[in-house]
Amino acid sequence: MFCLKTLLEETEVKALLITMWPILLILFPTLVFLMRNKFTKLVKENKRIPPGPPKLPIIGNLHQIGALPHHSLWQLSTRHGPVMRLQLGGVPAIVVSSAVAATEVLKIHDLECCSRPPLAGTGKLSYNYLDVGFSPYGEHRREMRKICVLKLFSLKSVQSFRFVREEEVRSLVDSLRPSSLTETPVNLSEKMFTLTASITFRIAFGKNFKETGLDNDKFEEIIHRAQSVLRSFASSDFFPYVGWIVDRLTGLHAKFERSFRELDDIFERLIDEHLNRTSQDQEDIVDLMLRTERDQSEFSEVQFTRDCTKAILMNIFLAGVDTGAITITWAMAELAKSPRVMRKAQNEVRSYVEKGELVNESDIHQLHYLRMVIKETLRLHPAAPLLLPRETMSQFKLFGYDVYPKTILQVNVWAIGRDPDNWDKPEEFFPERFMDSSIDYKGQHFELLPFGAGPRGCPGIHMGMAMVELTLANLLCCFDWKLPDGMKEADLDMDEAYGLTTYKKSPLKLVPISYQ
Ligand code: HEM
Repeated sequence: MFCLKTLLEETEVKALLITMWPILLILFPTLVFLMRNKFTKLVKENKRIPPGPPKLPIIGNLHQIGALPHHSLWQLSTRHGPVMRLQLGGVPAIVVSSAVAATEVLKIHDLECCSRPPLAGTGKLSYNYLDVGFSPYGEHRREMRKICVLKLFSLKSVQSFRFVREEEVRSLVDSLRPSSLTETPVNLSEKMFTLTASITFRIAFGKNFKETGLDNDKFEEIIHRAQSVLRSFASSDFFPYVGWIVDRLTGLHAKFERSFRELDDIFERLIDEHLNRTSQDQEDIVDLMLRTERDQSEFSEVQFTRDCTKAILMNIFLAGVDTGAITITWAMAELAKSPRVMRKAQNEVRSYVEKGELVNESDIHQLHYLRMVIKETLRLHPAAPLLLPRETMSQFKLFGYDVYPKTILQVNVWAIGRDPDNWDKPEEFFPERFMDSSIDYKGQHFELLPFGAGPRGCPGIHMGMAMVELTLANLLCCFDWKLPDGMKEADLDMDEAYGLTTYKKSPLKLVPISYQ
């Protein structure tokens, strides 16, 4: 998912700096003058602005946000506090890094904080904000969200696709068997992406992506290019008026266009197939949305158009595939590092399932320890460590400070999940901490927010968790897992890489040993 300074590839940075620099030279004196005036005005008006690091003219604090933004923002917040002000080029931002401050913005002031900033990349891929995830607050977003929550991702809809998840997990297990016979390592990061992509494809389009002529690598490339668009730092986002020139010169604009075309072509082709087919087994998400397009009766002011359908499909692919795969991969990495926890979770799963059988979804509710393992994974490795950026809509007080409309708001849930004020020995992977605790990840407990909270919290939570729980349970039930080539637990690196989501930098490779 997106972060505030989004990461430029190295060549983009160089090109940006070369093209930006004459523009900066011209703008520099004007901006210094404007910013000084604005600051003096605020002081004169006796406004309390949140503390934050000193900023440079024009770029503000952009240079202080490193390759892992949640880490650099956490470092800065240890010096400036849980409510911290930053200046991102021409755009003000607030970063929240404690559970109490998160409660203020996601619960008490949720209505003031639930818009999204208009950004070039998200605007392009969302058919000009016709989706749920990136659309600003308003009637359109409300209607789109209603469709997602009540129809597409409701518990009933999630349950109706149970057979898809069970079939895909079964073929994952089958695909691991040859490696378990020869005891060769498998790339679990890659396997998990294929699995969650296949499940999502079938739920959305009624068929596996291989049946559509797309191969795994090609699809992964398209998804990752689109994610890089959503995380790209467009100059027009932070430097109004002139930034678009820079985006054209650096080729970013062309990259946005290409990614948009790639996704749009897939959506067009599969929607056409749906329109032309004569029979169907089970209604998939595209069928449901095409029906909604035809029957507009439930909308008063909003039109549900073909572009709305495609924009929501974009959300499903870019928010739904990687997040699940990443969570399962981090869980397996933590378990491989902690054989005691792995053994305990395996014993639990195997005690409920006959040897040789697979775990099915009706078994999951009994697996209390497995669910604690997942909570602990989400605490340490939230897939979106800064959630999605929000934009404030009106002025309000936060911890006594004044926050103004059109300020970008980021909640550092990664830092909150490791805050020693909330968690004992926060860096330790210790699922038992949830044993006698009511803390859950559904957005009611602000010390654990992997899905966000409030009106912009993740509507795909049931769909995501159903994939994660079933897959993990079966990986633990059907196989024992060894580190490759005599590697020790301590050698397993847990370095992160930041994309739209935070994934394990080096792919996780483990050796499956058949239990059955
Ligand atoms: C383990 C899996 C998942 C995780 C960890 C996750 C996490 C998140 C997070 C952190 C947000 C931002 C919330 C905020 O800003 O407060 C979000 C938003 C969203 N997620 Fe998920 N997600 C997951 C699975 C899914 C799935 C499977 C789908 C759909 C198929 C989905 C669809 C969405 C959408 C549409 C939004 C935007 C909501 C809005 O702005 O109103 N997510 N998700």
